[in-house]
Amino acid sequence: MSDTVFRTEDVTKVYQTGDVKVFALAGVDLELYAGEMAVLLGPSGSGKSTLLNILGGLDHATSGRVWFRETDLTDMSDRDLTRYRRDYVGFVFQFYNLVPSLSARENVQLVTDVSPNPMPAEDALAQVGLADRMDHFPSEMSGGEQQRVAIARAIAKRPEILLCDEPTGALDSTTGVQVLEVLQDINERFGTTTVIITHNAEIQRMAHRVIQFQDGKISSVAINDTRLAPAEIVW
Ligand SMILES: Nc1ncnc2c1ncn2[C@@H]1O[C@H](COP(=O)(O)OP(=O)(O)OP(=O)(O)O)[C@@H](O)[C@H]1O
Repeated sequence: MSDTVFRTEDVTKVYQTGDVKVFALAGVDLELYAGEMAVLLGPSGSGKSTLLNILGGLDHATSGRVWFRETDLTDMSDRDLTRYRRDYVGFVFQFYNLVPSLSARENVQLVTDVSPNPMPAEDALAQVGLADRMDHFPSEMSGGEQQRVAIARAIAKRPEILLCDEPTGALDSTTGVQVLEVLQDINERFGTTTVIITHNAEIQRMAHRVIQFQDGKISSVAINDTRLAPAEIVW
């Protein structure tokens, strides 16, 4: 039986701007399993980022329930959600959000300094192939290298979950593939449950499961019997 990491039950998220209500999520039931790599696909505005933010404890659902293992995140206080994020969740976003005045090593140390069980920043940077770039500043690095620093920062606390929102969205295909290789490597080496949002339909071919969104709901879930290596993905 699969080991369930996340379970959502009829999750909705409603944004109200003036009189206008937007149903960003309109009833999502989903399970995510330990160690899997899941890709979330769907049109712009279909609710992917909203769900990722709720799973990652950055936001609350409007209704429904969300569990991380046995822990009910649904009504957790902001303070407890902060602790949950710190202890269990790594985030990777499209734009790397590195501190420009800090070196790669120092950017990663921002996280390792406050985590309960971190790996050394140097080890995290070595994991993403940047052992020889640790003292470079973001402005001295390519987009792909900066994204790899962001991934090193995310994994340095040894998170159980890695949530990636358009991690290759700002990258050309060659650098994008390198970033995907790093994500796959981390997934395989550490067993980190990895969720990747993408607009690039090709990337679904490296996932264990592909979860398709439409109008705030999951329209399909597919299992890949065979997966492609990132280097085999062309876009
Ligand atoms: N803070 C907010 N206030 C109001 N509406 C919001 C807010 N955040 C998201 N929405 C709306 O919720 C819907 C779902 O947005 P979401 O970002 O989850 O979609 P998405 O599938 O991730 O889209 P994209 O692929 O473009 O990132 C959209 O209609 C969006 O405009």
